[in-house]
Amino acid sequence: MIAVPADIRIFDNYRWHVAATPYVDAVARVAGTVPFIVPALGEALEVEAVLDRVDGVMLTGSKSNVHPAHYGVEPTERHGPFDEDRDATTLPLIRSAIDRGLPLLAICRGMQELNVALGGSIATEIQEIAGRDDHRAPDLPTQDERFALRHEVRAVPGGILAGIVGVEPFRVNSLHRQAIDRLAEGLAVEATAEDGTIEAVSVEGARSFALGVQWHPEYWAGSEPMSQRIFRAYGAALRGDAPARAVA
Ligand SMILES: N[C@@H](CCC(=O)NCCCC(=O)O)C(=O)O
Repeated sequence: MIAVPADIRIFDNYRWHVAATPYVDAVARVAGTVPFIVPALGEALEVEAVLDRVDGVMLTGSKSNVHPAHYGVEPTERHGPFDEDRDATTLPLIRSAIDRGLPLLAICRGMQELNVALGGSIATEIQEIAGRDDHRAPDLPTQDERFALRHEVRAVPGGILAGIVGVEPFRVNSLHRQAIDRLAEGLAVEATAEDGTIEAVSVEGARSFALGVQWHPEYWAGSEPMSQRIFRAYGAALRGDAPARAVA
């Protein structure tokens, strides 16, 4: 069973604790484990009680952003939208999961949370930074179009990710306005985009699988080989299996 921290969303005059279907499906159908959606209760959540009962953690993506106060920056319009309940839940959960050596897969916002939880910072509106490409979701009508593979990333030779997907460049989807700015101590870069954007990180010296990716392998995890490899490697770590190595 793995903990999947929820987002807070508001509709029908309620605040809901939610996780999107692609993440839940990829965990259940490809990683072969049981997703357990953890409510974004923040300080009211007994993080240790949750982690005592799960075998790993997966952090989903979200349109919301980590509040910049968590990395010492004054918030502006360009940093929102926020989900402070989610921040208050995931940041302590990440630190404790790493201390416990629980397998951790952090996707998009999840990778940014991993970086902030360990003391790093985030750059916002990266498409406005000289030399950076536009990594935002395309303004297209369907999810398949929005999550289409759009640019190449290359895994760092000898790294954890390279052991899963190999060292040849491969295409990923891209739906983010923010990215890692100051890399947290204790994180290693595992992949970059052609414009230098950090696209994957790992926790140095982690006792198990501890990988963050800026793209969305969950969305095509049922069909796209690199996405499948990531979720299968995560599932293997959750079961304590020997990690599958990338072919070539
Ligand atoms: N909000 C952050 C993280 C981006 C992210 O997690 N995107 C998830 C999918 C969003 C969508 O469906 O558009 C950022 O913008 O960097």
